[in-house]
Amino acid sequence: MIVVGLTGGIGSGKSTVARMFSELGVPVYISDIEAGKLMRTAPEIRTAIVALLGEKAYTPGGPDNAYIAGKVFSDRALLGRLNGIIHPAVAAHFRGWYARQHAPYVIKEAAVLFESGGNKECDAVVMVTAPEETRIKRVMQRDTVSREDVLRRIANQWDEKRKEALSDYVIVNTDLEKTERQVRELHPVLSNLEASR
Ligand SMILES: CC(C)(COP(=O)(O)OP(=O)(O)OC[C@H]1O[C@@H](n2cnc3c(N)ncnc32)[C@H](O)[C@@H]1O)[C@@H](O)C(=O)NCCC(=O)NCCS
Ligand SMILES: Nc1ncnc2c1ncn2[C@@H]1O[C@H](COP(=O)(O)OP(=O)(O)OP(=O)(O)O)[C@@H](O)[C@H]1O
Repeated sequence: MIVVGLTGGIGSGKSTVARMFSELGVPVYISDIEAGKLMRTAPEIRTAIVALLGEKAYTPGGPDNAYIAGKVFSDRALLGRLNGIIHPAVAAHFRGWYARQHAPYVIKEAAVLFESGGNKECDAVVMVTAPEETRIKRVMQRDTVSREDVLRRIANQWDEKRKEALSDYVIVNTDLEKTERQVRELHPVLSNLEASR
């Protein structure tokens, strides 16, 4: 079964595009949701994060994402160490999920697919793009965060052009109808990848 990575910088519309594939019946794995679940439920992850970032990283209800984000997105080394705790756990969890799917292809959505090396476990990569200013405005509106907060995350992600060059397919997500059309066109291509290999 083919694994298609779905990536794109913050605010590009990965989740929006992932939903469109899901509506076509494609099994979709959303890495940041699963990462969040593992952070909440896996005791060894909690222990490692508390050792890295201190007791404040967790509240009684689970990880304090705002606190963690405040620490790691302004300290590249710290973010690298947090990634080192979370990304291998997500990769292992993905493999278990994958083994239970039955479809011509599955989608693995991950914001930092290339940055984490997750692309190496994909047969093809779809990249979602939108102009940087559009992405910044979308996230500021969606999360009511400052421009600086968004820029700090962008600074910790690879440049769009570098990711585009390494991707097999690019979906430009500015107009939702056009995005939907690109998804509908790509779906049969991805469904037939196995046969065409
Ligand atoms: C720092 C955390 C707690 C912030 O949580 P928050 O709810 O604010 O953000 P969320 O997880 O929904 O991510 C939103 C966006 O931030 C950006 N982002 C998240 N993690 C990273 C990262 N490691 N590097 C660069 N950008 C990132 C992405 O564009 C992502 O789509 C969380 O993002 C996290 O634990 N990140 C590290 C693990 C990771 O890489 N997760 C993402 C995929 S596995
Ligand atoms: N083509 C579009 N036109 C208008 N709004 C859009 C479009 N695509 C996405 N959005 C909106 O922009 C915001 C960001 O989109 P989405 O959450 O899909 O991006 P993402 O790449 O998954 O973001 P993140 O990296 O932060 O997880 C959402 O509020 C979404 O509804």
